[in-house]
Amino acid sequence: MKTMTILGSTGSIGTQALEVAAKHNIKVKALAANSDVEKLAAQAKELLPERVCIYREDKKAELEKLLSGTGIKISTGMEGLKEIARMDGVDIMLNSVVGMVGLVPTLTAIEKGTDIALANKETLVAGGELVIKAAAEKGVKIYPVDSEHSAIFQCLQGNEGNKLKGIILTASGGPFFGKTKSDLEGVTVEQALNHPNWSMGRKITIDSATLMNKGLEFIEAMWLFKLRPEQIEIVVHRQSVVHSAVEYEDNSVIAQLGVPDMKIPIQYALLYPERVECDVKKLSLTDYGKLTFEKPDYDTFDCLRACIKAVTIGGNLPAAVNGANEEAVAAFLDGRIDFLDIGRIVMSVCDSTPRKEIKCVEDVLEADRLAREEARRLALAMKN
Ligand SMILES: NC(=O)C1=CN([C@@H]2O[C@H](COP(=O)(O)OP(=O)(O)OC[C@H]3O[C@@H](n4cnc5c(N)ncnc54)[C@H](OP(=O)(O)O)[C@@H]3O)[C@@H](O)[C@H]2O)C=CC1
Ligand SMILES: CC(=O)[C@@H](O)[C@H](O)COP(=O)(O)O
Ligand SMILES: [Mn+2]
Repeated sequence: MKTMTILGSTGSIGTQALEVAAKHNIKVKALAANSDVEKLAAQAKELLPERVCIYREDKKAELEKLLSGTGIKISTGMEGLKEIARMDGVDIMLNSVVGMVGLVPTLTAIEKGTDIALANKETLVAGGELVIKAAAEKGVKIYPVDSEHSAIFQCLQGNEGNKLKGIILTASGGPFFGKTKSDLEGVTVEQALNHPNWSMGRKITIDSATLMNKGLEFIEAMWLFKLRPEQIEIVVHRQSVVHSAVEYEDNSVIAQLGVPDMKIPIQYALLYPERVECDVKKLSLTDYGKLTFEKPDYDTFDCLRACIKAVTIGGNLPAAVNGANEEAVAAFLDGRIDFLDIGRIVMSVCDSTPRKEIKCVEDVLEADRLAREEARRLALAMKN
């Protein structure tokens, strides 16, 4: 029986992954969440994993009470996540936490030699060089869960040895496609959370609205598929049916299509290379009738420009823009800043951060810390 652990089991990806695991008889050996004790306890009571981690120490007592008598080991904080990442006898660890807090557990799992299904894109944005190098050294496989990267990975199958010319990274355009900056003055949290095609966690949904998500995915693709910036074309495709495409030397373009449902990429990552029945709607192209493709608006969406600028400069800059964005999104969701302030903060941190080499994980954590500090200062100055 295949075995797995899940970091972020209570979230949008985590809960869908549990459904995939149940359908395909994958034994779940550990679960982790940040603060949602009730959901985590319910999952643990049903699945009886060896271990659970609740990141927030102040929630431990409540979890202990809910799981008393089960014999499940309970831990907290980063040490708890690392304990899960180091567990013996695990075939694959799904990292579906939100934010760059996922970086250290990813590196720990790689050190242990455990393959990773990676949804947590912030990990590769902040520490891509370290992660990819460590995985190659340890012979650890990283299976992309992000729909676009799964699409690219699927299009690469059977073409090993053929040189990749580039990729087409599709973007839905989010809820504000076609809007100008003046249209976006004062948009609400509710409007920004209204993604046209995907139901996801709050942070990534805001990232889709600012197009930061596409910027993060641009960087994620560079690391996963060893691409240079000029090899990636971002195309707005409003229907989210073509999940991305690859282009070969002969100008042949191969795309992966499907209804917008994360169960397909989650299942492909967990069961690779098997393709078996998946609980998603069958794609009917005639129901869609028309698929559209347009250029992104780099002027309106500052975050997208900032990410491409950051990865072109390299070093600590991707970690800095990511850290700044995590702070800015939290401030927007809290009602402390306006929607357009997210882009202002991310771009300002990108412009003001001096480039430094990343040599070790501490360098990434320091870049993240400094960027968050600056982002918080800017958010305070912009405070509504
Ligand atoms: N949702 C989607 O369709 C897609 C998501 N992704 C990426 O996958 C990741 C997860 O996204 P999504 O599922 O939408 O996010 P959610 O907000 O729905 O879920 C986040 C999960 O991470 C947990 N978590 C957060 N911080 C910690 C922590 N410090 N320690 C342990 N667990 C933590 C949360 O726990 P708690 O519930 O207790 O807060 C929750 O289980 C993100 O990086 C996102 O960009 C990529 C492609 C598609
Ligand atoms: C489902 C998924 O992979 C998300 O990252 C999705 O891509 C968000 O859509 P857009 O960022 O293209 O709006
Ligand atoms: Mn995606």
